[in-house]
Amino acid sequence: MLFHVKMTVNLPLDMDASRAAQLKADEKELAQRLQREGTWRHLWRIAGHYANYSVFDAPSVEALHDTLMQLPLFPYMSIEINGLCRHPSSIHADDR
Ligand SMILES: O=C(O)C[C@H]1C=CC(=O)O1
Repeated sequence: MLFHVKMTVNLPLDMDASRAAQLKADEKELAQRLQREGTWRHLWRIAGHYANYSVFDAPSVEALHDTLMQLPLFPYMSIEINGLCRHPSSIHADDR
């Protein structure tokens, strides 16, 4: 199942700079692993915002939730999710 996910990061302004840097490094490591594994299909920065549009491939809503909860920045994110299904006019037969 494919999901469109918008993540907006709101780190506390008073968070220690080294703590923020560590969280971002840990987030990057997991994000890149999930991309290599095919779970995190797309990752796009939303220009001008500390936010991204992503596409996740997860077997269920519960699996997506579990994956998102593992993200180091999860406690500092607001997340919006929309389920995707194949568009009848799409020419891409492999859109799943
Ligand atoms: O920067 C972000 O949008 C938040 C998060 C998503 C991937 C990553 O490395 O950080």
